[in-house]
Amino acid sequence: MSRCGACRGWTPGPCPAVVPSGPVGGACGDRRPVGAGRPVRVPPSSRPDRWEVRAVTAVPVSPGATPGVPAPGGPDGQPTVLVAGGGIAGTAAALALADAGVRVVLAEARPRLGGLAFSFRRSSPAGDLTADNGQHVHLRCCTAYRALLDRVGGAPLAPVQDRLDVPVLDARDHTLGRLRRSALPAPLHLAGSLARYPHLSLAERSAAARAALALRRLDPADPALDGARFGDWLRHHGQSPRAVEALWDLVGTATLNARADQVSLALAAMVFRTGLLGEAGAADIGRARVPLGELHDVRARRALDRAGVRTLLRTRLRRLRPPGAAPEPGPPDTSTGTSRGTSPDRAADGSGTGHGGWRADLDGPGGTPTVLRAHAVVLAVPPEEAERLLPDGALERPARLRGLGTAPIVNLHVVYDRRVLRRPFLAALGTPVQWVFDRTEPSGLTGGAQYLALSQSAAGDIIDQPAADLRARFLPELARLLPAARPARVLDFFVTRERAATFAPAPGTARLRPHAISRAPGLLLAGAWTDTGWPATMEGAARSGATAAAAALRHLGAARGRADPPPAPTAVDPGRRPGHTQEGTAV
Ligand SMILES: Cc1cc2nc3c(=O)[nH]c(=O)nc-3n(C[C@H](O)[C@H](O)[C@H](O)COP(=O)(O)OP(=O)(O)OC[C@H]3O[C@@H](n4cnc5c(N)ncnc54)[C@H](O)[C@@H]3O)c2cc1C
Repeated sequence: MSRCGACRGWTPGPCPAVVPSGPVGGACGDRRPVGAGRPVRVPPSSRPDRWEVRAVTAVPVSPGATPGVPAPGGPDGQPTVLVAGGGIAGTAAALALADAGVRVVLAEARPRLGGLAFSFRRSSPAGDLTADNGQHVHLRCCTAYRALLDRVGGAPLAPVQDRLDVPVLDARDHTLGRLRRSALPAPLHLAGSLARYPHLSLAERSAAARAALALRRLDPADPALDGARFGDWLRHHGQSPRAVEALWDLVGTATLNARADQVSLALAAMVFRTGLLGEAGAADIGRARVPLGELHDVRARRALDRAGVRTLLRTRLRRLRPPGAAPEPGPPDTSTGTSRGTSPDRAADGSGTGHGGWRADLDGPGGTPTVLRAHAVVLAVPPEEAERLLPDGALERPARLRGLGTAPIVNLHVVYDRRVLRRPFLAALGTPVQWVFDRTEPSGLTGGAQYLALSQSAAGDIIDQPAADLRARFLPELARLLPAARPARVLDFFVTRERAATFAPAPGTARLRPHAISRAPGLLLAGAWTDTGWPATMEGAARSGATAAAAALRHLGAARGRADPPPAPTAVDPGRRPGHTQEGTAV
């Protein structure tokens, strides 16, 4: 791992946010913030902000409602929560807390919000374009993520298709199949499509239907399932290698970021049950018509500002000390919710956090150190960073976080001089190409060129391949898949790599994922890697943020001796599930 000198993010190799002029290279500092100086397309139907997590807003912690709650160092008695990490999880947590009337400081190490979901500008021979680090899709069942989009005013910019419809093209014989749902209720909604699916024999189709029904009966929260491999289960249920490739891995690799043989049966059951076998419309696909940065940086920032969140970019949480830790000399205050590092920590402040609250040492722009004090802290950083920051005893076995591992995603970006794909996206068989997305509109490219992004999940085999090798391998494959690409000229080709795109969804993962509530009172964890029951997705991140916020609010409420702590936001809080590690009970 090395640290990018420009964006200060940790990367395993060249920073994935690099804007290369040839093969991957360049510097993050070349990037202009997405949205700057660029007209934003907002449909006239754009809805006002709406935040579905209403239960959170019911917590009466705003000043005036319950006077007398001191904020460590705060002038007006309003409780302060520090959220560290401005990815989707941190953004969701910060907004939920601010909407509940809590003073929130959001510290993000990079110069932008959005975490793993970000965009960058590129000067391409086809013209200036905005690229995402990787194609991100979501499903209609991603309710917490949709709620977040809604909250930042971005839902109309990431519409969901009316009905699930995935074209599946076999590069070997150009047979086109469709995975699409009918108007029938689940599980019949997919029956017609499966019956006509040309990539499987009749026997394979009926075996797949039987396996789907069996999968529907599994309980993803059963700990025994987490120890089993999805691939073994599929074989045991009569699935041929071809059925695994053309059906189960086609969906599973893209959503879980691993092939069936590397996947926990519990996570696979969760994905297939929730997405494909539960509600009929659950798997309808949503895609952003704008760059990711427009949603998760520009609009998120605007919503945070309006909600009163103090967002500190280029500000890294260096160290966290729990209430009651021995005082130390320190740098001067920041202006919100802070106290001098040199002042003695005081007990009995009435906040329930005791001893003056949490002390956070922050490195601001240019490395300027500041100290911030908070009643509660939401750690919404990647797991290895959380492990580094966690105070002793906050998790029973913090080293377990390392066991989560990582799984890479690679995106290959190709700009053709003409239109070579008529569909918005397709999934491919019989070729190393996995999913192809038309990115022309979101990129802002005009003039007849077409920009395609090849999204390659479970990309361990290509993550280290030089861009030139990937070009030599994948462009002929794309031409094999799309006849219209054969005579077309390639104007630009570049690669984005995310080595730690997700945690590895391997068997045994569930017990490694900590609950939002740590053992340290007032310290909450958020991130797609926490125990949400979901794989590492934007939905998992948004859920984790809402869950951590609700827990922080309960902590603040309980600290004030409230008899009836507010309910968790049931719409997004999966709550405690049997068989999953429950790390603390402090709140
Ligand atoms: C290429 C790619 C494609 C993907 N495709 C999809 C998809 O199609 N659908 C989907 O649902 N999901 C997809 N994902 C996964 C999804 O992007 C992530 O699960 C989600 O964005 C994780 O959000 P997060 O907030 O949990 O973590 P992160 O995005 O990792 O955010 C953590 C933040 O913490 C900051 N930070 C770290 N240390 C500190 C510190 N000490 N102090 C302050 N800040 C700190 C980081 O800079 C970062 O901004 C994809 C991911 C990648 C990489």
